[in-house]
Amino acid sequence: MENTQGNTHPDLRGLSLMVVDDDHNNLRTLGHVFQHLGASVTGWGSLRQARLSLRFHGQDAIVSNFRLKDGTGLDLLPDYQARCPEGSFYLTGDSRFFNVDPVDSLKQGIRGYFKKPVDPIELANRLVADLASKTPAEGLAKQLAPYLILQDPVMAEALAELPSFAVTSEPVLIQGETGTGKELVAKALHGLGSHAEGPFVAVNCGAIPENLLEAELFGYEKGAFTGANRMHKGYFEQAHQGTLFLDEIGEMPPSAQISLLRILEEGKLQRLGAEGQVRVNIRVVAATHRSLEELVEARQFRSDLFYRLNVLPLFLPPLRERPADIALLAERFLADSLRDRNWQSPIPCLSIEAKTFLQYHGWSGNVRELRNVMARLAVRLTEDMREIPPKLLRSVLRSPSALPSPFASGQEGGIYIPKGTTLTDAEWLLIDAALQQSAYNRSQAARLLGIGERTLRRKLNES
Ligand SMILES: Nc1ncnc2c1ncn2[C@@H]1O[C@H](COP(=O)(O)OP(=O)(O)OP(=O)(O)O)[C@@H](O)[C@H]1O
Repeated sequence: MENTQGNTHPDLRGLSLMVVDDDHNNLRTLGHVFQHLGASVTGWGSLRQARLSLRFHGQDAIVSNFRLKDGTGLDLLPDYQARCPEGSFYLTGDSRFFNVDPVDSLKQGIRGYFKKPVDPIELANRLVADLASKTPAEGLAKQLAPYLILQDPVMAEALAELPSFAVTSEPVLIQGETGTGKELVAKALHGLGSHAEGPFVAVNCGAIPENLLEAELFGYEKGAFTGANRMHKGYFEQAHQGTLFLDEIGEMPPSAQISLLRILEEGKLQRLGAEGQVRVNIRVVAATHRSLEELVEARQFRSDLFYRLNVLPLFLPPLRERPADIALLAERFLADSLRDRNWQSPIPCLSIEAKTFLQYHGWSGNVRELRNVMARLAVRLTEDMREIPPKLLRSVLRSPSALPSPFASGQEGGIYIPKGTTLTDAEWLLIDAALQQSAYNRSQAARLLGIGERTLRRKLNES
């Protein structure tokens, strides 16, 4: 990364980092510098918050102050090692805590100590040196940049085989929750493959009425049925020499499943009402947000078709499992929305607190939900704003949808509690959400939680 003087700064792109310090100024300074150098940064002021956050997101590295108001940075190490055995852990603090044998510390899992005041660039250089081999995402991200944005190693791992899948003509089955980017991945497979010069035809199998689906997919001859006044080429023929993207394949009715299987096996199709068959050369990419295995078990999807489609599988992780992508996507979507609104000033950046807040949200609608949130945020910004405070984000996540969104009332602004969360931790998530929602006003937070302020104070002191 080069600055305006042509000096090279350490490049932290692709890395997810957690900074833990109860001194807000230190937290902000380190967070800002690391963010500026391209890392995805989460910042926490207490051991408790850091521990809780680790339950949701792994991190490539943690930089924690030794002394924390509710313990020491070292208390975080066992949780971190359990969550991220490959991660790197650094301590900052007063030199008197560092009277330790470096070999012993390394054995314990501490990669380094930094005496305060910490030089953020020195620390960043150290991170680059230690974590250099952890950014394989970069090459893939560059290759896929014309199609989609990616930085998080979890997403990079999920898509690692995409380029090699693209150059074959076997079917690809993409599975992932709604809004995770399945259609973009299908376009990338098309664009990087041997059918790139041909058409990309996308069909949502769940959106076409069942009685029309076969006519739409396979086409029909003139007079095949009442109203068939002329010959019509179906989506398969339209995609000839290109890619046919069958979205929501799990919704395909059984009769169409049989025809699809035949086409995949023979490379030929028969229009409705036709005598002969037409040869088609297409690359089929199918996608589903439902588990096809479960549909097969429930006998709603043919197992022979499942095996024929599932030759090259790709699983897209939900957004909440790839935290390093969240802030990057958010800033890109915000910039796009502001440009659409003819924004003249520099694009405001997200504060470290705002990024942390985004990482904490459940994102049940995945990237689509994030894009909608950023579009809503863009409408509320004023040209004099340079940095987006978390308060504004919170109000956007909570507000009724200004744009059409399937996640308007129920899910947005909610919190994500993964399976296996203990009751105590779930209570903490609720308390934390209430504190954030009330801008850390304890009496307001207590009211939101339906408890007395004294009870809330007691619970906070127990942390
Ligand atoms: N990695 C990404 N980079 C940039 N934009 C993305 C990314 N992933 C998703 N999007 C955007 O999010 C929205 C949803 O993506 P897409 O339609 O590909 O998801 P999907 O998984 O196919 O959703 P569904 O299951 O609802 O069909 C689109 O606007 C898409 O451009």
